[in-house]
Amino acid sequence: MILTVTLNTALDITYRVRVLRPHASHRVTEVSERPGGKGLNVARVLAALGHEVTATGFAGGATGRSLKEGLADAPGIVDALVPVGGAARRTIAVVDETIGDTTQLNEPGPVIAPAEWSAFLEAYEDLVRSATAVALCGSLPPGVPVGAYAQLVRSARAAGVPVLLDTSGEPLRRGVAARPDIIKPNADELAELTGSHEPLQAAQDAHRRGAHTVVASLGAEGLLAVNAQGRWGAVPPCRVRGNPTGAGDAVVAGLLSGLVEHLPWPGRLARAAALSAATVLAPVAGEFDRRAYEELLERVAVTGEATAA
Ligand SMILES: O=P(O)(O)OC[C@@]1(O)O[C@H](CO)[C@@H](O)[C@@H]1O
Repeated sequence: MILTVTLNTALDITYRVRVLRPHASHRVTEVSERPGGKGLNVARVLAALGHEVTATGFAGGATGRSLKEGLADAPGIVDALVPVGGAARRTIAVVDETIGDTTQLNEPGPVIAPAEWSAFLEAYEDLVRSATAVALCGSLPPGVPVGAYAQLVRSARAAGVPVLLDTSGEPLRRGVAARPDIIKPNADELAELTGSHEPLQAAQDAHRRGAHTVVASLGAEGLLAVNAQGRWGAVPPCRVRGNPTGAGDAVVAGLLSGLVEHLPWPGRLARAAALSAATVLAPVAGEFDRRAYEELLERVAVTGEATAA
């Protein structure tokens, strides 16, 4: 099974409004609620692709119960969330229907006690042993040490399990130094990590800092991958408009599914780029438009080459 880790799980609430105006009051035209936090979105996409998935992380309080109920309704995902005293956060995505843009409001998450972090580490060590790959996704809730992802990367590597890290800031910087197999920063996260705003230069720098493969998600410019074997770009055939929440998580799911299926890098990137665009076309995070995915997959342009055997 593929293991996804979401330390800061969230009940994702999506509001649709006709037009979003700062300082104004709004009538919401549609509301949806889903289990969220990046790793849970990755889990849903992987399960929809037919992979066995186990989802771990923290879940507490009434919001934690809601997101566990939501997970129980999602076929193909084993719930291995660790109970905690504090309530899981809510994250709000407000979709402006007129310009097709989304504004995101993310709560910080519950405070995790040292004993809860230790209980998680014990559960994680067990789960990693039966995983084919691990995804470590999203922000850290208060109380979790800033070096948490570095520790989780080291454990996965010690168990011989490939590990992908998708986070930002200091947890990313420390996690990269622990040498994960893949990182998937967006342009801002990559610039913050390396100090460079030039994506190729920044990806090469992140690779030198310890990430075996860097896959940068560059919005409409698609994906850029750099590793010791080569460099590739993958661009969808057209710009898609919709709800981009979870588009990066679909990239992670595409990369991991390609990894466990031993697809070569160009195939993995094409899948990841097509899934990401198909996620923007679906109204809520963690879901994708399957027909659009299949059509886009045929038309993603992958460029680049292997530079070494
Ligand atoms: O605060 P984080 O953990 O960085 O991001 C959380 C989040 O915004 O990311 C997902 C979309 O990628 C949403 O489902 C979720 O609520």
